[in-house]
Amino acid sequence: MLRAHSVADVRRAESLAMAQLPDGALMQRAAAGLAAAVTDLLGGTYGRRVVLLVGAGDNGGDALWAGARLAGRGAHVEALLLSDRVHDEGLAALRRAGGLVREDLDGLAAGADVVLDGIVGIGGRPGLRPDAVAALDRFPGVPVVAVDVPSGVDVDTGRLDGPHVRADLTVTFGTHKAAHLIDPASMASGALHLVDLGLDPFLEHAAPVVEALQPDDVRALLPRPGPDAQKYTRGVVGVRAGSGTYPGAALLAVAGATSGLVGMVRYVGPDAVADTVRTAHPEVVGAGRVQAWVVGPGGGDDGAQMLAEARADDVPLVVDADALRHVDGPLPGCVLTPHAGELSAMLDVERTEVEAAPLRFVREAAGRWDCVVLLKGHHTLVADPRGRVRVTTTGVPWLATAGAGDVLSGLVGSLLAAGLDSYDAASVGSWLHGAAATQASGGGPLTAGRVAVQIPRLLRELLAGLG
Ligand SMILES: NC(=O)C1=CN([C@@H]2O[C@H](COP(=O)(O)OP(=O)(O)OC[C@H]3O[C@@H](n4cnc5c(N)ncnc54)[C@H](OP(=O)(O)O)[C@@H]3O)[C@@H](O)[C@H]2O)[C@@H](O)CC1
Ligand SMILES: Nc1ncnc2c1ncn2[C@@H]1O[C@H](COP(=O)(O)OP(=O)(O)O)[C@@H](O)[C@H]1O
Ligand SMILES: [K+]
Repeated sequence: MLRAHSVADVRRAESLAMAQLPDGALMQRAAAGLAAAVTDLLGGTYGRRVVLLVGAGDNGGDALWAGARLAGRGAHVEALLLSDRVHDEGLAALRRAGGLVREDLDGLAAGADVVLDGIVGIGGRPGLRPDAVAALDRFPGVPVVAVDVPSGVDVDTGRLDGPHVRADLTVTFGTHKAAHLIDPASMASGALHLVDLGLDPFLEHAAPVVEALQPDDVRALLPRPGPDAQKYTRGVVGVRAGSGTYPGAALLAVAGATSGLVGMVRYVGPDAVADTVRTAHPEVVGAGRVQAWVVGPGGGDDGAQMLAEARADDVPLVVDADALRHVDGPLPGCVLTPHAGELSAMLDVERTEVEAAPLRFVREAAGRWDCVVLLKGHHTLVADPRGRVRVTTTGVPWLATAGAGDVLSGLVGSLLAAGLDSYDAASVGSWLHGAAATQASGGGPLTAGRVAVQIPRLLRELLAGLG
């Protein structure tokens, strides 16, 4: 499991670790890891032009010490100081290694192979000062490596408030921070590289702000049939989806549900849609007992009735699309799967507010409806009413395509029916959905149907220990 911790917990762990180490040891570990990551990015050091943007705190100190290491290996390093006071020892080390120090933009060379953002780290307030913005503007198209976090983002919430760095790579220290994973700041973080500082023992009891499933976690949680399995013991998922207007949503939700994770799939809906579903998926049967219902995709005006009928069975539900606006009270054990537009309507706030603070609103919704809420987006969030949050880091922007959400709801429903609890079903389903999309995309466009087809192939690789 990949975990992101709060700034307060990082600081606590840092001071416990420092109490057992010589002065400056953590910063040296950070700088060594940073210099190595920059060297990898540049494919070498000798003759490379490196610009350091250096703020007042230890984040600037990391950049200076890393710059000194790079200069020592033949890089041409120039530091722009963005404050009257910067890390003294780091500055002295850079000078000793032959690095150049500038106090204003005018003195700075025109080009660079990489810019290191050591403006602010976990001690920064959101936004950037004009001098930092001007310095960044000086290097259009040059790769930016953020030191610890892209400067200017809100580290604990992933919110943006004013200008901020857009990094190609973020080299972070000790543990991940929420801003690396949570939108919109995650989109400013670029690729992530974690440098181990030995903080793990001191973070053991700190509850993460968010966590992200990794392939081993998903593999361990996947339902698989035992030798005595029969179709009913593996779980039966029911799908109530589709309408005359949106028959395709039923097909896609059923396609997501028939990925092989349950023993049987039932479909209940208009006769004409049911015929189409059974033509495409002959293994799908009609009404009967289920262990979980998926309700809402393409339901149109039937959304309220679909939800009421599914609730009557007293089994866990995945409530999606047209059923979401009919949720009128707590739904313990269930999963709601809105995108930002649907969640904003449910909470009666603007869509832009949800997009600006998805962590806040997904938590609020999970508390309000006493169930798991899966908020779809670039990095989908899954929150439970206890305040736990998982973030999905699999997937590709090509997945933002009509019907992809229908496949997801069917898949999550099948995991619920197979016996996973609602938090695991939602987060594992979202992970698989994104990973299947990445595989199916292969760097190019996707359709929702191709994501569904990819899921059993992905499962096969996961179960074989690949990926
Ligand atoms: N934790 C660890 O284990 C380790 C942490 N390490 C490193 O330390 C970093 C944290 O360092 P830190 O605490 O010195 O704070 P930091 O982020 O440099 O910024 C604070 C300074 O910035 C200023 N400032 C604030 N907002 C601003 C803004 N918007 N725009 C401009 N300036 C702004 C503010 O000055 P002020 O404006 O208040 O005068 C203040 O002086 C951490 O991210 C990591 O890189 C590693 O070395 C080793 C292990
Ligand atoms: N920028 C993005 N990058 C990656 N995945 C995305 C992005 N935007 C949306 N998605 C994913 O695409 C899917 C779209 O689902 P949804 O909005 O419900 O579409 P539909 O209602 O047409 O089925 C979701 O799984 C969502 O997480
Ligand atoms: K930074």
